[in-house]
Amino acid sequence: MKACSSVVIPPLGKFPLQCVCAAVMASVSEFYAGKCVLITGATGFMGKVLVEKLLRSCPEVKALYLLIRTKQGQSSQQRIHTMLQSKLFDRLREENPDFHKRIIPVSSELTQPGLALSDEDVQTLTQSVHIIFHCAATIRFDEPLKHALQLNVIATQQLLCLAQQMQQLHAFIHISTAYANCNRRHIDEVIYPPPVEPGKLIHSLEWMDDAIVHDLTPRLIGDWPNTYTYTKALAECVVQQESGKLNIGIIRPSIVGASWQEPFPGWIDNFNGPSGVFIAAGKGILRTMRASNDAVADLIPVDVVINLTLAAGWYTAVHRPKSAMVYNCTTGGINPFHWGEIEHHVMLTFKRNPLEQAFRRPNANITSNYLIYQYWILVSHKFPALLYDLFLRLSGQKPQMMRIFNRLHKAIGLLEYFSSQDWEWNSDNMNMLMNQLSTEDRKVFNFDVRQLNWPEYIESYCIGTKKYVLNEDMADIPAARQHLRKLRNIRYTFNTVLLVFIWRVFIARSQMARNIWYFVVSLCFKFLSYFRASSTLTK
Ligand SMILES: CCCCCCCCCCCCCCCCCCCC(=O)SCCNC(=O)CCNC(=O)[C@H](O)C(C)(C)COP(=O)(O)OP(=O)(O)OC[C@H]1O[C@@H](n2cnc3c(N)ncnc32)[C@H](O)[C@@H]1OP(=O)(O)O
Ligand SMILES: NC(=O)C1=CN([C@@H]2O[C@H](COP(=O)(O)OP(=O)(O)OC[C@H]3O[C@@H](n4cnc5c(N)ncnc54)[C@H](OP(=O)(O)O)[C@@H]3O)[C@@H](O)[C@H]2O)C=CC1
Repeated sequence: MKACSSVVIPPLGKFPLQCVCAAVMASVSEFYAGKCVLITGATGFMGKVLVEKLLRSCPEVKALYLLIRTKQGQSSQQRIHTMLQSKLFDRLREENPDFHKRIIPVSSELTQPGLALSDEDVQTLTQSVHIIFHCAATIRFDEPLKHALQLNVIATQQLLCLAQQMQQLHAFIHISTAYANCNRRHIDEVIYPPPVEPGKLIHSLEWMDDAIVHDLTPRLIGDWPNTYTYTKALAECVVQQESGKLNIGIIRPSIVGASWQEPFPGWIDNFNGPSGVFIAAGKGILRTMRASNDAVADLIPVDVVINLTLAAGWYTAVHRPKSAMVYNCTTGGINPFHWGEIEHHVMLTFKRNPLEQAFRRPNANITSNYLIYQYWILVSHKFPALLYDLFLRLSGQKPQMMRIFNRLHKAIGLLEYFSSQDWEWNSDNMNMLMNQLSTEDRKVFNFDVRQLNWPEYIESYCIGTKKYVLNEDMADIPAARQHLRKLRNIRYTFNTVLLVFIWRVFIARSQMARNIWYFVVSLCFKFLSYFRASSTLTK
């Protein structure tokens, strides 16, 4: 395989047969040896895990070109430097302290013409890149359509254009989402016809101002719940249209969660998808959410997605399928787990391992009933928020709880589409790929979700949010438990005071309530005097 990458490789589709055979024999990590890999979205959640795994499990990889934009005054070099300091890279740093030498940051703003690459960078990339992993995207559900289109579709188109010029390219792997076709109930591993011809939409939106696009968005996206899934569907179509002679693989992960095993269990670094929900529930802020207990929670650990992605890179380059191969990377059809079960295990974990400075004791329930949901929103979210804000006002502080709840309601409102329904994904290509791997590769690049123990995974996911998202120390758990006990006592006191108050108001206004009250009190007295008399007699 090394010989393959050291010779000048002819244009795509024209590999000498012996080279392909050598590649067929190679293991996944051998395949990546000597290869130059281009990655977009490397600073994102999945991109980071991809960079880490590639460098750790394929130590002979030649170079990783990471397309990174400048952000908040930091250059791409500075951003990479900061990223590599993070805990995610601890294991790699220990195993191979020089790993950073293989990383080459390339300044690139994907929404700009030509991806804002310098001529020099274009030349380097077109001459040296062997494999592309395109992870960058906007994953916000509320992204204005024009921006989502710009990044998720037009940037993909531009990257494909660049890929066409690459002289040594073996594979182009595009990261899509299992929900790109969420307007369907059963989703096969095929690229479905787009809701609209992407080129036409791009041209139409070009002349419209943002206000018109905003007004038209619901009509345009139709059955899709948001601009994210809609533009990801269009991106798949663009990948197919622009693939030319490229060898293409499309990975469609479902809801990507914390790592299962690698580089260590429970690694997660953001509030997206379920993570924010788990944290809000653990902090005692979120008490209810619209979700179906019996719907399959199609979570997939990030390390599983990345292992499959790397294996797909190998397979695509080696077998060069004639048309783009789609891999639905999901768990529901193989090892299903439901939102009701997730709720149970999340609550159990946060009761045993509480988060610090919780607002209330964690106690959240999911419901699919709209009226019950609205009732709990009022009683368990809005009412305590109002009370707390009143307390803040009275103590001279700025009220903030209602604002937090409004944001939370917006976020869970955007998620409920996904937590209230079931989808069925065919995952034959995932199984096929697993069968293509050697026994050793199946261990190193494990994506066999049949082995996933859900209760253990959810526990380590929740603990991961505590350790890596909130940066809380596990040693401080006793103090967090003490805080929960304090909250419980506050609640008991509050409930007692409230009950007495309500009762006082009630008996002040109703004769019947007063009669009941006197009857109960006299009954208590009678019982007490009987008890006293009988105890004196026995003496
Ligand atoms: C009841 C308990 C038991 C639980 C059982 C039931 C759980 C049900 C969970 C259902 C989850 C379903 C998830 C389905 C998702 C499937 C979609 C397909 C998968 C994909 O392909 S892509 C990944 C999905 N994408 C997302 O998840 C992005 C969604 N997020 C957004 O669109 C926006 O963030 C949102 C929600 C519109 C909010 O926007 P905004 O108000 O502008 O806030 P910011 O995002 O800018 O964040 C500002 C700031 O706040 C932090 N933040 C964000 N969310 C939270 C949170 N929940 N709690 C606390 N803090 C949060 C964020 O990190 C920012 O901080 P900075 O420091 O960076 O400013
Ligand atoms: N997370 C999930 O649950 C799922 C994700 N996916 C897909 O996986 C891929 C990665 O998702 P994830 O890692 O979660 O997303 P993140 O939001 O964590 O990362 C997005 C990445 O894209 C980069 N990016 C965004 N805009 C630009 C730009 N204009 N120019 C250059 N780079 C840019 C970001 O860079 P920067 O740091 O500069 O912002 C970041 O590196 C996406 O394609 C997504 O659709 C699919 C299914 C589920």
